[in-house]
Amino acid sequence: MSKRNNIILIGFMGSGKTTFGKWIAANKKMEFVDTDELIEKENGITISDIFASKGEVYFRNLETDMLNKLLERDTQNCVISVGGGLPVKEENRELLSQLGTVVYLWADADELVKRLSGDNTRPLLAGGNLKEKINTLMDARKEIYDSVSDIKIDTKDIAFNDMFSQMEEFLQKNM
Ligand SMILES: Nc1ncnc2c1ncn2[C@@H]1O[C@H](COP(=O)(O)OP(=O)(O)O)[C@@H](O)[C@H]1O
Ligand SMILES: O=C(O)C1=C[C@@H](OP(=O)(O)O)[C@@H](O)[C@H](O)C1
Ligand SMILES: [Mg+2]
Repeated sequence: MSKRNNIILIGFMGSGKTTFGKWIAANKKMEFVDTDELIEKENGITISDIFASKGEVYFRNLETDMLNKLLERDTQNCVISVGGGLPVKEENRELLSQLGTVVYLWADADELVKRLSGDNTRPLLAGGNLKEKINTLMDARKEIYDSVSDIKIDTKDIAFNDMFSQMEEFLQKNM
């Protein structure tokens, strides 16, 4: 199957996928969906409650179902932000590359700590030392993020407008 003309935002929790996706929708007249928000809406339950009641594997399967739905709905010209762990499942990586251009939003651990301290909506970061948790998960995931993405953008100290320009420049050269 050939690639669609969607933009998919991947990256670690706190890299800004949801926030930047919403900014693009508000400022660049593009459609936007967030897989976590769709999963919460369709199941009438928060991500934290899904993790607590059904576990992570169940949640990963909901993410796969959501990617399949987006492909079946023939989603086009859309910015899609996904949960930070979605690309970890190989099947999801295959679906992502069918869905569009994959943009990896990056920030170092210190920046992620600043953005995520006090947040209690991410079950995989709950309890313990936040920076250690981020480093451990990031080590397990960074090669996956690199391998599945078409472009990587450093999100620290840069305006969303400039992040968008980097993305556009890449798309113009490569698509
Ligand atoms: N580029 C950025 N610079 C500073 N803070 C940011 C940036 N992007 C997102 N944030 C903040 O980080 C937190 C997590 O953002 P969010 O969009 O939920 O990340 P993700 O969806 O990747 O987990 C939010 O409080 C958001 O306002
Ligand atoms: O990295 C992860 O495994 C997760 C990231 C979260 O989304 P964000 O990356 O938008 O925070 C959410 O899907 C869930 O808590 C699991
Ligand atoms: Mg998000």
